[in-house]
Amino acid sequence: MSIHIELSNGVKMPLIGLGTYELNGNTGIEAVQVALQTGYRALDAAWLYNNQEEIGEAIANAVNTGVVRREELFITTKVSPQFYDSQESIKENCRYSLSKLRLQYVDLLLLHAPWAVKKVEGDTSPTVNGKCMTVPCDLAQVWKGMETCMDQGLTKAIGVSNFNSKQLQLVLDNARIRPVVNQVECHIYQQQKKLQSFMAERGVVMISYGCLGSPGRNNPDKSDIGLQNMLEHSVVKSIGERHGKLPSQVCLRFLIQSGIAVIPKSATPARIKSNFDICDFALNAAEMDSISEMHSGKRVFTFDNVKHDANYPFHDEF
Ligand SMILES: NC(=O)C1=CN([C@@H]2O[C@H](COP(=O)(O)OP(=O)(O)OC[C@H]3O[C@@H](n4cnc5c(N)ncnc54)[C@H](OP(=O)(O)O)[C@@H]3O)[C@@H](O)[C@H]2O)C=CC1
Ligand SMILES: O=C1CO[C@H](CO)[C@@H](O)[C@@H]1O
Repeated sequence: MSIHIELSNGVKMPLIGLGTYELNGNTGIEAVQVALQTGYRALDAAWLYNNQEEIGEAIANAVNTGVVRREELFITTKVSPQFYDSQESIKENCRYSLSKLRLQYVDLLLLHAPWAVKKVEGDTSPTVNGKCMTVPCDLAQVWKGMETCMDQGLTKAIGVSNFNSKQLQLVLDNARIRPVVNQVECHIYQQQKKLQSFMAERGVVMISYGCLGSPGRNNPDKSDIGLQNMLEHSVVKSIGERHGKLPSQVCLRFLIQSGIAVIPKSATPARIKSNFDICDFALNAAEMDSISEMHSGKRVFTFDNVKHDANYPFHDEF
């Protein structure tokens, strides 16, 4: 069973999707196929992940073998900050992703981040002395490129990712077509409650990335108490035991029950399946409250190499 949340444009988006960062090669094709066979209908892709060809192959296999029809799918991709220099460049980047995904349109197109990066052929993250080579950008202007992608039928909806409240407001104030989502880091240690209510007041839905705390990511902060492995947390474990569910399922359930969409990534079939199997139980109010208290405000994704840029989003509180 797949459950949905309605976006401000009336489109229904599945609350559970598969994250695809690092799902490359055959592992990627197989993971996406397992997900689609399991019942996932949403996939989160990006130009940056350099694996859209694999995702396209897996989608085509699933559609051609009758596992799913294209219209049932909700495919997201993201325009990378290297393509913010013109409306034409944004459209081209979107068209490139569509060709790799073997699709006529995506269901959701996001600006991957609120900063722009210098275009350097063959280098997805150009860096000098540890700093990302960012360039100034006017987000209201960049947004026009996204609207053009809508006008041309390349996507059914547009949104943003890693935007703080001010950046989102700037886009909303200047938008002809409103952003329907903001995809941000969100999990039981970084619950984003202020940003979520700011967004809810404006009809923008939150998609959580790193919803399991991105175990395995090499972030020095992770040894910190505020980012300890949430799948080992005693409270999460005991709630899981009460429901006959895994800690990972409790963490995901907490988010979807808070109206936040999740996109856990896994290359492991059993995990792909268990991450989807979170619709047959509910956390009670006391359980929701005790997880709410685990918020530490720490981030796994701090994008330190962008801190020097005027558009770095995380200097502000939310
Ligand atoms: N907009 C943005 O800037 C960003 C977007 N994203 C998106 O969000 C997605 C998810 O983020 P990600 O960083 O991958 O973090 P996640 O929190 O989804 O964690 C993924 C990791 O958790 C492991 N895992 C998955 N399920 C389980 C489970 N049930 N039990 C134990 N371990 C599990 C996976 O291992 P294994 O694969 O070995 O099973 C993988 O190592 C990305 O794939 C991408 O699509 C991510 C970062 C930034
Ligand atoms: O989407 C993403 C996946 O993770 C990367 C970092 O590890 C991020 O840079 C990027 O935004």
